[in-house]
Amino acid sequence: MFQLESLKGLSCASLSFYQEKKLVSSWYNDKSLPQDCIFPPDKRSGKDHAAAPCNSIPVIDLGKADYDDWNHIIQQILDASQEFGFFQVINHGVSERLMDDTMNLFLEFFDMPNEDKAEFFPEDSCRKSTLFTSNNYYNEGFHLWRNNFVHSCNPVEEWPTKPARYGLTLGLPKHCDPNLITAVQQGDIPGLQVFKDAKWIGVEPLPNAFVVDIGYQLQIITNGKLKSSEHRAVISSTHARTTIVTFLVPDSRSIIEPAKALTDNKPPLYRAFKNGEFLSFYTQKVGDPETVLEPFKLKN
Ligand SMILES: O=C(O)CCC(=O)C(=O)O
Ligand SMILES: [Fe+2]
Repeated sequence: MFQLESLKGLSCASLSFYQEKKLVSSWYNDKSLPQDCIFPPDKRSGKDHAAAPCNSIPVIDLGKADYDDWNHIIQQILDASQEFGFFQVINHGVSERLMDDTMNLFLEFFDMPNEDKAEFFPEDSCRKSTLFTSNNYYNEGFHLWRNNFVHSCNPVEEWPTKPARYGLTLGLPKHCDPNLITAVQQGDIPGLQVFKDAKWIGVEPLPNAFVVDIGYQLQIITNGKLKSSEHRAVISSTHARTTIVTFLVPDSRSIIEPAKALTDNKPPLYRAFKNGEFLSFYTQKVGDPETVLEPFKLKN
């Protein structure tokens, strides 16, 4: 696990403390929480913070595809994507060793001294790999309890252990992903929760599984047939959590619209737009699921 030393000054707002004020705050030692990391009461995780990881999110065994009917696997994926917007895959062909090596590499990265990590702060360079707390740091009002290292195509997220003021902050608030599909290697610390039937469901960490979720763009392309589900990341007060999250994102000039072949002659629910337009609106709205699709919906 992470040493406290490596977390000092680099969690949540402290990334900007570190950049702007060049100080390592003592808040971590005090077990207190910086004021700007405290979520407004209606955005906190509330009583469901510790929603027990459960097995209701479908687990699809891709290894069975060798001898089973592919159509059956495809149907399982479609059913899960329609009902939950989420599923886990096991026996997917990525070796356990590669998954472990990748996770260990990123654990080592987060464990490096702050001075070494500082070269990845976005303002300092035009590197492809950057380390930050959130995309919209200066407009979001309250900050996330996480560090996010985006490495060309693979972001890695670190959710440091939380100070004693339990329940006042989150790693990531309720959102849907602004891309096609996301694959998460969640490690063994629970924290990912999906909102279904007005309840939070914890996604059980399974060894060597990928959690897959449907992003807004696939929801739009399938004209709402597949569902992008709201989810969030809660933090443990005892364990740091590191996840490897791979987003499949079209180029910002790509046109996103309901595919005619998939609309079943129903009127399209969304207009055509450039992906870049959507991504900037998403960032401006800090991913707020209540409003982020509004300008892209067609009023039929
Ligand atoms: O790390 C996780 O468990 C989920 C992260 C997530 O939802 C995201 O980065 O969009
Ligand atoms: Fe997400």
